[in-house]
Amino acid sequence: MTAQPARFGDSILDEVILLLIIVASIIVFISLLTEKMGIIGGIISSFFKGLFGLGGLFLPICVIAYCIWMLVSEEKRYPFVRGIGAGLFLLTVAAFAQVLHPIQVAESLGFFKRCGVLYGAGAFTNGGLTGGLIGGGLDRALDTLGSVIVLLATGIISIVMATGKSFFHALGDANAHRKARRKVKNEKIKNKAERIRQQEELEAERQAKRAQRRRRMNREDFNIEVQENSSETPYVEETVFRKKPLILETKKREPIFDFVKENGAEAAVHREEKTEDVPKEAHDEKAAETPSIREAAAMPAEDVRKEAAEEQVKPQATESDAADALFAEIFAEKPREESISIDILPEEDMGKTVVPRKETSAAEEEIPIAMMEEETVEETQAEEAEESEEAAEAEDAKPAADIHEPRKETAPVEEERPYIFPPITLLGKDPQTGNGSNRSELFENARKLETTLKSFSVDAKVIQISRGPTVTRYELSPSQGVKVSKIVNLADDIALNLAASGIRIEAPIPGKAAVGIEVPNKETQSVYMRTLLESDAFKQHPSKLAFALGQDIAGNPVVTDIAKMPHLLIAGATGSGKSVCINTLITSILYKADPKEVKLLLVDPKVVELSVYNGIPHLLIPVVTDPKKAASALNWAVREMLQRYNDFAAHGVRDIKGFNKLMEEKGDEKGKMPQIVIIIDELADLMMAAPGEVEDAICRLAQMARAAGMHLIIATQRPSVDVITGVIKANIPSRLAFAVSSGIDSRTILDMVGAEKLLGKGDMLFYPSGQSKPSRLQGAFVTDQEVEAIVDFLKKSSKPNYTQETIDQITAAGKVGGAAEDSDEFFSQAVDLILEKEKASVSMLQRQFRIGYNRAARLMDDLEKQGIVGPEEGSKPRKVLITKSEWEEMTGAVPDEI
Ligand SMILES: Nc1ncnc2c1ncn2[C@@H]1O[C@H](COP(=O)(O)OP(=O)(O)OP(=O)(O)O)[C@@H](O)[C@H]1O
Repeated sequence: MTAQPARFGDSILDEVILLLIIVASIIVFISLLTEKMGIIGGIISSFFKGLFGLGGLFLPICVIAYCIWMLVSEEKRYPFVRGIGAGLFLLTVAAFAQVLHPIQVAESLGFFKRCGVLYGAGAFTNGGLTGGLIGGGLDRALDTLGSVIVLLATGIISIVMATGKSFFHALGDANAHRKARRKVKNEKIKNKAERIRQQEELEAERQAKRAQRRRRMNREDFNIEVQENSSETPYVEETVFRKKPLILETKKREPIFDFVKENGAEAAVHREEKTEDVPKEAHDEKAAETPSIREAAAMPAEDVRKEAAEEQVKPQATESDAADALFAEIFAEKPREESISIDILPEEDMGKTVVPRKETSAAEEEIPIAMMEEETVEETQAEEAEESEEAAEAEDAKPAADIHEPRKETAPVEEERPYIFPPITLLGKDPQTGNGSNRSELFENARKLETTLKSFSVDAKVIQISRGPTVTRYELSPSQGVKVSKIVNLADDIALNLAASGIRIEAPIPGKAAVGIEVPNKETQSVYMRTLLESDAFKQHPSKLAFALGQDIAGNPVVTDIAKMPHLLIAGATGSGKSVCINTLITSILYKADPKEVKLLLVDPKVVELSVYNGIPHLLIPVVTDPKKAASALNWAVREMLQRYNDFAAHGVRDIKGFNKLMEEKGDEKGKMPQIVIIIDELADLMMAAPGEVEDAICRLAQMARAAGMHLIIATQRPSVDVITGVIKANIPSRLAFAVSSGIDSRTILDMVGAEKLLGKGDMLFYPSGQSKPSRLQGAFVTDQEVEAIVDFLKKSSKPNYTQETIDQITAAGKVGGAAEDSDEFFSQAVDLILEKEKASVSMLQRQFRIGYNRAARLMDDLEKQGIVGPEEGSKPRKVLITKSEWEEMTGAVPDEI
């Protein structure tokens, strides 16, 4: 075993030397780059620059790299070669610099003088002495191009020598590296695509579930369904053919079956229950004094009712008396409450929640809303089912029996109960905790206000303070010569001095020689709906469309008339109180108007906001939640409006008022037209679904519907110009702005700033048509529980008067394909022909009706869809599945409009 020769760098001393060299190189490097190394640094810098020019900069770097390699490398292979490589690299760099940026030296000078000039001119922009000599020589011999080629080759060689790495291998490695990177990138892209695909699948699944839920909801609510797929059996067909077992595939039309069924059942119950009009006093008296109630407790509910009816028939009873009586009949179990056990008369539960118009204790009044929920519909339904056993029998197996009934019969007109207004006790009472008003605080603020303004040389006096539920208005009377704009510009300073979160300045207050400064209250109060509904302003309001909006800045109730607006745009950021406002609007109507006088068409693409109202008697059709159906509903409204205009023309009247008056004079109460309020909660969703159609319908309605007694209430949380388009804005004159995020949004709604300063939670600017400036109000508050309680009450006391005709029309309008029968004028003739010949083929239809193949084939498809003919059987004619008599029976159920 031969001893390895000692190599430089193995011993500690070598290491120290190498470290010293590194330190020296660092000093050189820093000296070259900066002038902060003193005189020595300057000398070093000019020495290395003079010697190597740009190469001088690489010298310390190469030396440091070399030393480190010597220190860390295990093998230390070819140190000498690497050293030469590094040196060669330096010289190459210097020569390169000279070739590209030569130092001009006169040829006439001698060698040493030339060397002196080159050394003296050495800088990073050239090659210094060595670069000047090598590069200058090359340049002279090979010119610039040749020099560059040679120097490039030398550079590569020097790098190969210094690093010990093959140039071509390095190229190959770089290529491989690039490939590897590309592969990784591709992988990443693939993974991402996969992730996106999975997300899409998930989203699609979610959508499907949502759609399913929605459909279910629609079904439950008897909502109409627009047929998105023309291959689906259209609704009309089902109602026409529902009797046929072969059409039982149309079970998906349950909503309408249910609807028909329920009406049918209800009709049965109602027929049984129907008692003659019962005067209120009589009933009240009875409820109050009759001892037989206790006895009645032992009787079944029906008997009690019959008895009451027998006793109290009075022919001269008015409708309102009848309503009261019915109300009492259904809900007046309150007086019986003490004596009647719930087991015997299950309706008693209702009595607890719904208090009749008798005085009740405060405690009792507080109960209703909380207790209302549980014992509701199921019990009533169970009861109804019990009472209408015959009807239920028919229902039990299959809905066939009910379904037979012609639709007109199921129309609610005959069995309509008088409307019973919901009792006010369903709404929470204002606890009257006071408005937290502290007079001294108000005066203190007024004084602060004056001094603040004075400090900005604005002389003004506070002349009045109005404390509202959420804001207090200080009315300032500026002295002569004070510019109003000056006060407005001081808004931030005033807010700062009053330590208020933000103030709004109304300058001037309309109709007053004063400037209003509205400062948010530290404690805010809710405006109770009940307080407003009990106010004279509401009770004595002549319009059926009185809308208890809220309280003004002075705490006075504000009741407005939708009929006068005549259309209203409600906008505000999310959570600002739009839905609550719509609820108060609907509540106002429910407490003011009989469903015969006012009808509602609710469109709620958000699904959750208005669906609660399904089942109330004011609804024209169930709440429309599908944006596509909404467009149809609006189109229906346009048609209804035009129809009303036709009716007005036919009767020589100008508007709904005149028409209804005429009907009244004629004694035709049923001929009267109800006012219709169309409420859209979230226009943005509709505008996304069918922008053109919706905008068109809204505009037509907005322009003409007033005289027809139809009014639009449109809410949106996106007050941008693509939702509230110029056309919509121009046609909806009344605006209600809730808090918005920016002045731009405020401008979109009100055409002026201000709404961005609102506080949210029902704080609003109401700008009805005809008013010069918006007024600030605090909206009334009605809780979801209160709404539910009212709706529950109405559902129990009356049934929805959904107009089947309207449902049909909207459904038909929303259908993509349309009814099969409508699609071809030869449909019924084709049915007759096929039934006569007892066979069906396309060619037969072609021959008979002289129509082309396509049309005949389409006709045949329609016949198949209707279950009249069987499927294709190759070259054989199709089977005919029904007989002539069956067809006649079926067509007997065809509603008029088909
Ligand atoms: N008049 C009011 N008085 C007191 N609080 C209110 C009033 N109006 C709304 N609020 C409060 O603000 C909350 C949000 O109101 P609401 O649901 O009406 O907002 P919104 O504008 O309809 O929001 P979104 O657009 O998200 O449905 C309510 O839950 C309620 O707590």
